[in-house]
Amino acid sequence: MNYNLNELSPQQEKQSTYKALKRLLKLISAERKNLWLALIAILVNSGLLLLGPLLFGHTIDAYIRTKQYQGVLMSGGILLCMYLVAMVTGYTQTKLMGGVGQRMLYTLRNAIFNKLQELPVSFFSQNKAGDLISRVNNDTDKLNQFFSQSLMQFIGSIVTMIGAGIFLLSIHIDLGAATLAPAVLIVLFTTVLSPWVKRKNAKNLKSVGGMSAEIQESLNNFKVIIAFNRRDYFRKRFDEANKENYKTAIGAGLANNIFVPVYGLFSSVAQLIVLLYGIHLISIGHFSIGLLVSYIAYSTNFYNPLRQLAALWTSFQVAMASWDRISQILLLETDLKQIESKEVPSSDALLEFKNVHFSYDAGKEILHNINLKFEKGKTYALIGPTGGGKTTTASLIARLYDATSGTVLLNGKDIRTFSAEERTRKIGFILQEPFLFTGTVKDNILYGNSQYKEVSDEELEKIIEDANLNALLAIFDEGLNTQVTSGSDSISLGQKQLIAFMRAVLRNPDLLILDEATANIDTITEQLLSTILNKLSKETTLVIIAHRLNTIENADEIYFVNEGEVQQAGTLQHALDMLLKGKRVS
Ligand SMILES: Nc1ncnc2c1ncn2[C@@H]1O[C@H](COP(=O)(O)OP(=O)(O)OP(=O)(O)O)[C@@H](O)[C@H]1O
Repeated sequence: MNYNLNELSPQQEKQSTYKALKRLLKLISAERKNLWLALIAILVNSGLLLLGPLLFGHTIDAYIRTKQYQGVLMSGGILLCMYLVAMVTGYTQTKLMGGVGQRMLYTLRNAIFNKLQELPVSFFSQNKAGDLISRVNNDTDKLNQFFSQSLMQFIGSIVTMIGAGIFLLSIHIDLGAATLAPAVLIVLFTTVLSPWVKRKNAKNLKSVGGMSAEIQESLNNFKVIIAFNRRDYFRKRFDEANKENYKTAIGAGLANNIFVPVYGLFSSVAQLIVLLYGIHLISIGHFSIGLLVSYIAYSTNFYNPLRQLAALWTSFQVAMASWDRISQILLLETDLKQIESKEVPSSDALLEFKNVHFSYDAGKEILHNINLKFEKGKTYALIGPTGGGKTTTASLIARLYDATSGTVLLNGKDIRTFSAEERTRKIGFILQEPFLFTGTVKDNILYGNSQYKEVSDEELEKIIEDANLNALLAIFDEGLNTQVTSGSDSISLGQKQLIAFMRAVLRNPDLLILDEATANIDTITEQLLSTILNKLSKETTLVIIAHRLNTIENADEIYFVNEGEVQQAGTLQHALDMLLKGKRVS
């Protein structure tokens, strides 16, 4: 399946827009009450601001022209109260929406992170971590900015405009129509330009992701960069990514800023129309001065929010482009779903491959028609030249990927019918490159182990002793409490492999895969590991992938994996012959 977020098919993209809006509404459904309150506050606020000019015009015509100064004072008092209430409602909506935005940011980041936890290995091999980080941090924040700072202003501006438009038309229909004519042109202009503006912003957000991916890659590989003196190379790559970001930011800025001056120009034209047409109407006695003052205020009430809308519209386009990038992740589904148990030819083996073919991401076929059986309690070795397909075979056993065709059976059932919990309880995997999390040795060896989650240090030490792992623990200066950090240099690669080994053995799986798990461990410790493995339950099946043949001396069966074929190698000597020839021998 294509999981590359930057190369989704048009169908995947299209599907996302429809579902994305539905999901956005679902995401904020818990905020319904706050959204309603904020909406009421903004409606009151806009309503009060709309009533102001009417009262103003009335004061001029009814009190100022007739010199009734008490009436002027009363109107002034009312206006002051109205502006005070408008200030309170304005503040209330800002406060409410600030909270909504922050909670949405929190929910959204959790939702993306949880989705990332569900996605299969292929997703992570097709996307760069830096770009994903940018989506979790930067894109969600852009959406938050729109929600907390712009959404209600956006609604408020529209409400004020509609109200002002109604007043303009009801006071004088012809003058109203002439005043509103430039707005129609603005709507047309906005409709035509918006998709282009959104595209420019999407490009810019993508380049932010690209730059973040570049930083992440060079930080992860800084040792290689220094060792090979490739600082210039990475400097150049970063410079290119930065330049791309600069160019797209200029492009997005240009697109985003186009609305403000154009809206401004149309607003000024409208004011001019009001003034000229209004003076003409006064001169022929169809309009009063007070009414013209109100009228100018209403046209300002119409066009000022429209000017604001220009900036808000930009913020909306950025938010929509961000939301597209976020929902691309949220809409992805794992292709490694648990399927309904269906009738399959049962197998007496613990694990069996039946006519299994496999290719990564619809590329070249890596495994061709593999048939093999792993019995309970036996030890199997997979050997073969580099790139022959050993890790791929092991990955299919652990269901890191699904077979392209054919079936992998676990306990006689299709492996896809097991839940992830059941499967990982039954199958342990020590990877070629063990990964440790920041914490103590104890945290790391209990990672994903629900059985011993609550045990005390003393109890755990006893469990470790019973599993014959205490000699391994003794290698760490502070035992269980030795601190490790992810990707750290504070412990050696071999020590990392030992932690991964203890982690896997303590889970007591039915089948344990060791993929070059002792490649960085000295011979003495390796013998110790071999003893520990021999003492494992007689029920445990071992699958050992190794380049060093001494580690597989005790294997019950040896498979030779090369060019996507898995063949029984028979004796160790025969396996050695196969390795030396590089191809299978008959
Ligand atoms: N994630 C991947 N995407 C695409 N191709 C892959 C991926 N992982 C491995 N391959 C390809 O699959 C083939 C088999 O690789 P695999 O890692 O299974 O070999 P291996 O026998 O375990 O090698 P080694 O002994 O070096 O670990 C290789 O040609 C490799 O390039």
